[in-house]
Parts: sequence; C-alpha cells; structure tokens
Amino acid sequence: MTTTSSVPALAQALTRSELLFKREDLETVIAHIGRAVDAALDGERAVFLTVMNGALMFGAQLALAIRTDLEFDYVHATRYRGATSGKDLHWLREPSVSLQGRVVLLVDDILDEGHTLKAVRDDCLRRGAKRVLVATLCRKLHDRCVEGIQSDFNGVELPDRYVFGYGMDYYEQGRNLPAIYALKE
Ligand SMILES: O=P(O)(O)OC[C@H]1O[C@H](OP(=O)(O)OP(=O)(O)O)[C@H](O)[C@@H]1O
Ligand SMILES: Nc1nc2[nH]cnc2c(=O)[nH]1
Repeated sequence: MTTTSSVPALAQALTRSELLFKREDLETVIAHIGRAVDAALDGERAVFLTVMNGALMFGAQLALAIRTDLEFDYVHATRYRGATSGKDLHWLREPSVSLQGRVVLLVDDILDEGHTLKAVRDDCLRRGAKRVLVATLCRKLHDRCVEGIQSDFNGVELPDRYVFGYGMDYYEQGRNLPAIYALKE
C-alpha cells in the first residue's frame, strides 16, 4: 500500500519508531481519568469539549469512562497541520454550545508546548465558562511548555520526541494505530 503524495511513509516511520504505550495500558489509564473526572465534577453536567482531530480516540474512550452525564461539543484548532513541528494556531471550528456559566472539560490528546490548549482554554473563559478542566491522554516532558497551562488530568508522560498513534498523526497518517509510538531520532 502506498500513499498518494510525497509525504514520508507511515510504514517507514514505524521501522524507526519505538512502541511506548499499547492499547490495554492506555485503556486502564483512561478508566482512571474517568473516575477522577467524576470526582471533580461532583455531579455537575459539564460541556465535554473535544479538540479535533487528535483527541477523537481519547475523547470517545474517556467519555465512556465518565459516569456523570455530559453535553458534547467540539472545536478544531490545529497548529501542526500534518507536519512534525508546530506553527501558528488555526481555528477551523469554534464551539457551538453556549459556554456561559458552564464547567468545561477540555479534552485533547497531547500537551506538548501548550499553545493549542492555552488558546482554546482562554477562548472558553472568554465565552463565559466558569471553570475549565483540562484532560489529556499524554504530555511531553520538556521545559518548553508555555506559562499558565497544565493538565488537570493526564494519562501518560512522554519523552521529548515526535509521537503518533492513538489519535495522533504522522503526516496525517497513523491516527488509528492502537498504541503510541515515538520516532527514535
Ligand atoms: O501543545 P502544542 O504544542 O500546542 O501541541 C498539541 C496539539 O498538537 C496536536 O494538534 P495538531 O495541531 O497536530 O492538530 P490535529 O489535532 O488535527 O492533529 C494535538 O492534537 C494538540 O492539539
Ligand atoms: N502527532 C503529534 N502531534 C503533536 N502535537 C504536538 N506534539 C505532537 C507530537 O509529538 N505528535
């Protein structure tokens, strides 16, 4: 199977990648996040705001692990646009549910440098959210994260290398791999 453009091939990337977390481990971790979110919500019906596309898989599994009833919406903000380093943030879809006076659970796959989540969190507050909780499947360990953003709930910690799988892309490929891989170099 070949790709239709000149982007680097996923199969090639897999040969020079390391498997970091497999599906079963991630499912266990996500179930724990669900319990923690229930405790934090304490019965309040939050807006579950998924940041597309990367959070598609994590968002679905996390939602099923939360017992408290939720209202769903999504945003699409992208900084990486299929590349392996981030640039300016582009808003492709804003929330449609009113966030005024609401608790928002902001759900994303990865907290890397934090620009995306910071911008989306600040936008939620501008729209009147009374509290924004941030849930991420993974976060990278480095000192380049912008000030003023962190995950309230996070699944796993990653080395400072480009990762893909479980929602995260390698040149828009590999999002449906059921594990997280890191490029070796
Ligand atoms: O912490 P940051 O350095 O801002 O990076 C994290 C963001 O990067 C990815 O999105 P991307 O822009 O690749 O769009 P995608 O979700 O469509 O893949 C990921 O889904 C996060 O939203
Ligand atoms: N796929 C992917 N998206 C990201 N967004 C920010 N960092 C990363 C990363 O390492 N991989």
